[in-house]
Amino acid sequence: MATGSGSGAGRASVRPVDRPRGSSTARSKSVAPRRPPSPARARPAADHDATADLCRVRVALRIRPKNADELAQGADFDTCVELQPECKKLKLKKNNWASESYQFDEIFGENSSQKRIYEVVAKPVVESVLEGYNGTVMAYGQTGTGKTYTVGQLGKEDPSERGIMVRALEHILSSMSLETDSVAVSYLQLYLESVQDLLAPEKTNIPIVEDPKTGEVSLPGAAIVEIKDLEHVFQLLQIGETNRHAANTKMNTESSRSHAILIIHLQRSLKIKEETTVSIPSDTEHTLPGDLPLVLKSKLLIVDLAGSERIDKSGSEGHMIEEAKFINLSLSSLGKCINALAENSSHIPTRDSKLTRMLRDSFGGTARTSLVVTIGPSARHYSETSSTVLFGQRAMKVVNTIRLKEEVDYETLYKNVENEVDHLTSEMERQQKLRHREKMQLEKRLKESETFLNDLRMTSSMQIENLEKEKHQFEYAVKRLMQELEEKEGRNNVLSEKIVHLETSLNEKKQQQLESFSTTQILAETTKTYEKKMGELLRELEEERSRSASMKGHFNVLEQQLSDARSSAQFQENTARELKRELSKITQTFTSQVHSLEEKISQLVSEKELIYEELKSTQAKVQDEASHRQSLEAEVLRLKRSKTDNCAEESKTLCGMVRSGSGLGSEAFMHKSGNLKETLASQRGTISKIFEEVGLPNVLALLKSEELEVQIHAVKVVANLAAEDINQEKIVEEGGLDALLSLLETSENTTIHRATAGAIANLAMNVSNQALIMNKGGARLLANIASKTDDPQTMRMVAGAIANLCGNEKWHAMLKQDGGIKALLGMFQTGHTDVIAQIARGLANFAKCESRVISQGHKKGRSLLIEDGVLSWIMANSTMFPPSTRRHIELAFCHLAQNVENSRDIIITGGIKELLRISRESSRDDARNLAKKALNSNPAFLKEIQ
Ligand SMILES: Nc1ncnc2c1ncn2[C@@H]1O[C@H](COP(=O)(O)OP(=O)(O)OP(=O)(O)O)[C@@H](O)[C@H]1O
Repeated sequence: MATGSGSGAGRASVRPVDRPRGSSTARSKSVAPRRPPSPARARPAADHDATADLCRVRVALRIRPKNADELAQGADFDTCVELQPECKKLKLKKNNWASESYQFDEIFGENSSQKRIYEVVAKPVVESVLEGYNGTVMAYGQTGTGKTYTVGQLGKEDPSERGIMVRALEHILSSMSLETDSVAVSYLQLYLESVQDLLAPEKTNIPIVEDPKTGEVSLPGAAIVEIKDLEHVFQLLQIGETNRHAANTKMNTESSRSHAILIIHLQRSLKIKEETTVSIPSDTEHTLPGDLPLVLKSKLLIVDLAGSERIDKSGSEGHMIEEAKFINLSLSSLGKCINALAENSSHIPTRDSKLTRMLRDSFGGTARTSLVVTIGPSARHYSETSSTVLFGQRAMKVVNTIRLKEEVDYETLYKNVENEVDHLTSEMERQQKLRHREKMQLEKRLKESETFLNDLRMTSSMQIENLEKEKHQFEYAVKRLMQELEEKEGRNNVLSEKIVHLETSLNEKKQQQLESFSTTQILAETTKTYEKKMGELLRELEEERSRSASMKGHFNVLEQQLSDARSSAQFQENTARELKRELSKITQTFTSQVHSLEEKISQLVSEKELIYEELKSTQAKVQDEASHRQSLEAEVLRLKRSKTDNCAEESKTLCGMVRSGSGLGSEAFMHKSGNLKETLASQRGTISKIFEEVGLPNVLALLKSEELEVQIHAVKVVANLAAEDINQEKIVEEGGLDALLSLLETSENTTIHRATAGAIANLAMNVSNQALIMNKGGARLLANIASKTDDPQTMRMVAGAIANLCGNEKWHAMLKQDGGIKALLGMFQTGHTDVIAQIARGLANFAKCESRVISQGHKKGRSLLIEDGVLSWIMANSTMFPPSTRRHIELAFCHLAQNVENSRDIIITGGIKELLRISRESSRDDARNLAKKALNSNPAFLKEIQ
């Protein structure tokens, strides 16, 4: 119920339908609803009455059929109403001579069906609500005249009985899609000026809230239940009905003592196609592109007012009087508001009651309102009937300004915008990545261009510089040629002068000839001479001229070349390339010279180191010899004292032998020093003599002596004897080898180990002895000693012995099997140079022999050394070898590389690199050649190098 200036009937036909003002979410008229407009809206604008109908409160009158009491009165029943439905008029008879006619929008007789009531009274409002307008359908009338019947009849069993509430909801449910739209209801009653929730009866005194801007009324405390289907509608209305407070009155046992208000909330989705300007809650207008989700929000109030009756007539008493007072108060308040609106009053007293506050929008507001006034036929209630009719008449004068209420569906909009933002963000990130990649590429290209430009600049400046130089050279040459030319020309001039002078002289002579005949002859000769000279000079002149011409030609050629050189970048480039090639050749030559010098230097250095090593070794041996001699002397002295006569005799001999053979050692097989060799040769000579005198069997017998000292000295003597080929045979024949091997196996003494191993090493130099040593398990015994001892000298002897055995391919397999190779490699741990030298020698021997038999086709397969890990050992330690040892290792490795069956292992262990190094850097020609041979002939190596 609008509070501002009211609307009179006179204005009803001209009052325009306003657009919404100040609505936070309202939108422009360009909104196109999805549904076609209803027939009412489609009426032509020129039809003013029709337009007015759209806005004016429509009022219909319904008369209730006679009830049981009235029917019971029969002929006595007196009516005060006469209907003229065809002209929509009601004649209200005060008495037999006074009556008044009232025009209504529709008149319904007692036989009017519920369906027709709905279609005429409520349906237009419901359709309007479906289009987004608010609407009100209300029943007003005296108690018992059929308000509840008209509005709230459920008619669950008999559909024809259904009232406006059920039919409206039925209509709404069939007109909208619950997938996109929603319908919800609140069901309230106003009882004793308190708003109560009929769906949640515990909620009472629900406040009525009015939007100060729009004037819209809401009850936020009320339950709003979303409707699913018609069954649900029945359930809810039934609940509401049960909860509705009803009190019996005398007049009507089922009289409603409260105003019932059903609020149907509708929300319908709309889409607009064009760009739309909307106002968002901040009151700022925004232009949103594309389809904007909109919702139509509307509500329909269906009001079943409590009966209007006079207290005295209703017979109310006590509490019921209170009820009646409140009912009358609210209804009279409604009447006052409607009066005020009808009379266009400046003040509409909507605040006088809660009913008028709740219906504020229904009368004089923005809702489309339809009122049905109900009357009874009885003349007894003339006064109430008249009052009801007048109420309806006044209500007909009230004009509402209906408003379409559309809102932006912020929930959907938010989701859409969020999706759009997501999409745009990912697109932006994609674009940024793309830009970044492009930028990187551009920067790279820019860098390349700059580098290219710089190179070009440098090349150009160099070319210009060269050109300048050449130009200067050409200019200088030209200058010189010009100078020469000038000089020649100068000389030509001199010659010309001379010719002139000679001609003059000739003429003079001719004159003189005339004068002196006697001199004619002379002159003739002189002339001839001069002519000859002149001819020569002329020739010379010609030659000079032609040279000068050729110089000029040459000059021209040079000038041409200069200009060609200036103009032809290609020429310069070619020249530059030529020069570069020349330079590269020179550099290569120089590099190879340097390389060869370096090689020579390295060779010299390694030779120097070799000599140094040998010197050191010799010095050590000399020292050893000295100490051996001392110990032998001590032994002899001791033997003298302790041995039997026979033994004493032998000891004497030995003592003499030792004395005369001072410096005996066990390493004769490896001496190289000249002096030492001489010493040893003299010692051996002495020993041979002693042999003859003492006899080898006696010496060998001492090897089995129980006395350790004796054993030690005896084994040392045998070791020295074994250094001589001639003795070796005898030693073996006399069982010396067996004795030595037995000592090796049984003795725990380090000195004995060392001397015995030395003796075996000496014996192992002989091929036939090698067979004996191997067959008697010598390799296994040597390997055993190697694993037990940590004495470098013992290891040196053992390694030397094994190295000698490595030199015979026949025993390779057994040597490996008996652990000889493993023992050899194991002794590397000692780190002692002499031991490592023996290991390297042994490996070189082994590999060399193996390579030879393989190349001869006597053997096939992978090297036995590889199985024991020699390749890995070489690769791991190659840089640690001293030069003298390295050459042996290089040879061993190169021999292994000759066998194609070893290729794979060599490649896997990184041997190609080592081969390349040896082929370039080795100090030995044979190693270098072997390395090159392997690299060039083995396809697997060639492939690896590529
Ligand atoms: N048009 C009609 N046809 C048949 N019966 C009717 C009609 N109108 C009313 N009645 C009956 O009249 C009685 C009173 O009706 P109803 O209760 O609807 O009146 P009311 O105006 O709502 O009364 P109250 O104001 O006291 O609630 C009910 O029994 C109802 O069925």
